[in-house]
Amino acid sequence: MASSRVDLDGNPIKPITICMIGAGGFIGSHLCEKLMTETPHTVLALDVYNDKIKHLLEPETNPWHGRINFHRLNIKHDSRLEGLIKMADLTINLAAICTPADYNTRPLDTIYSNFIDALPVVKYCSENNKRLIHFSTCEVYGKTIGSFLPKDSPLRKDPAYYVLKEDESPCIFGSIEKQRWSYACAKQLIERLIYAEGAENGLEFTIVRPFNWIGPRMDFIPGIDGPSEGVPRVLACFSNNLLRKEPLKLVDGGQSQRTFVYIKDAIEAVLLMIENPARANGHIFNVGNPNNEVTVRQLGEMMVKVYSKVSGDPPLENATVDVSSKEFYGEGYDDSDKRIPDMTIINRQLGWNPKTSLWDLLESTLTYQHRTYAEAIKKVIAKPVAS
Ligand SMILES: NC(=O)c1ccc[n+]([C@@H]2O[C@H](COP(=O)([O-])OP(=O)(O)OC[C@H]3O[C@@H](n4cnc5c(N)ncnc54)[C@H](O)[C@@H]3O)[C@@H](O)[C@H]2O)c1
Ligand SMILES: O=c1ccn([C@@H]2O[C@H](COP(=O)(O)OP(=O)(O)O[C@H]3OC[C@](O)(CO)[C@H]3O)[C@@H](O)[C@H]2O)c(=O)[nH]1
Repeated sequence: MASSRVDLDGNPIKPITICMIGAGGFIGSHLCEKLMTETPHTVLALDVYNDKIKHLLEPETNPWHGRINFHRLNIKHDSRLEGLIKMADLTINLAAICTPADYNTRPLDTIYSNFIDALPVVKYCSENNKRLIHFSTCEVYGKTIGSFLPKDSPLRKDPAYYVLKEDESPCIFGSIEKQRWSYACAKQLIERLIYAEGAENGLEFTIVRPFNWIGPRMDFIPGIDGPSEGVPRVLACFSNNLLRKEPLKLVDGGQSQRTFVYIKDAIEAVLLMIENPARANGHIFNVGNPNNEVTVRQLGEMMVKVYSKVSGDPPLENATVDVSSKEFYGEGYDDSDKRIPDMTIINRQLGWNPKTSLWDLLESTLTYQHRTYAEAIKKVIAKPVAS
């Protein structure tokens, strides 16, 4: 399998050791799976949790046994971090607080997690001449230029006013009271620091800006494998509503637009970055699917139909309900209006294109959600509430 693999320039790919921080999360779990099943690379998997990669760590009969080693640690305060980075050829940093419900309610934790805690990782990579792939976000673009035009302006239809380009688009955030932007701002500053380390000290880096990657194992279902009062990202919120046969909550009418990419397509892009350093170093990459654009309302309506197909239950009547952002997220929430990634750079450097349509990715993801959670939800609902 592994020995005959070549990079995009036809050179044989040598096995490397990867220090993956945040390996136990949604993206980390899929990346570990890909690396174990399709490559010869070794992973030092760092996280505070490992539930989502348990299937890769056990049993010892896994064919990749010994190539993935879990280190339970919090990068905020653990002296093992530098040693682990030194042991690896490449560090991938995924660790972050990255659920919007936290940005305005826990802005300090958000800023510390996305900026302060990432600093030692950048420093150790730079000082030890180690390559870094850092996960940023499409949120660094903030709002589109077009959103400031009058609603009926014909310019709103011109892609120059909304397509997001790594090397051209400005980063447009709301005022400081809109604490939603604490995350985007912290991510932007760490991007600038990494870029400066590259320019002044020769750090070999790649920055990834994911555009709403979704799929199995994303976040948690409140009250099942996460806190009852927790608010995950939209895929898990809507999945939770569907599993409980409750209306899907559309924040401020569900008018914001997003492009969704299937996690398995996106992981292909990350693998290309890992194995083609000469093409990926020094670049910032949008990774998304510009063909999968919907409003959040359309996403909800599509999920209702897909869930009915995969569960066999009739679609909910009155399937959605409007809620204000203040009610749903609290004071200080704000939103990105529209997010379409420009794909020129990733296409040119890595020849990557997403493949999976929104319908197909929702079908496989909601099949997983139904299989994983439907029984547990039934039991919770059936339990009498203590009086
Ligand atoms: N999923 C997306 O569509 C998306 C979009 C934009 C950006 N991103 C970025 O990609 C990265 C991964 O996102 P994800 O969706 O997998 O999120 P996730 O929350 O599932 O994964 C993050 C992981 O980091 C771990 N972590 C956080 N702080 C840590 C610490 N101090 N020490 C050790 N581990 C820590 C968490 O336990 C978690 O397992 C994040 O940096 C996020 O900002 C993701
Ligand atoms: O029940 C719900 C939950 C959310 N919404 C609205 O959906 C839009 C998308 O929300 P979400 O997936 O939670 O997150 P964002 O796309 O806004 O931000 C993420 O993008 C990338 C990342 O950096 C990491 O994943 C993160 O910041 C939004 O408009 C919500 O208001 C809803 O209507 N109902």
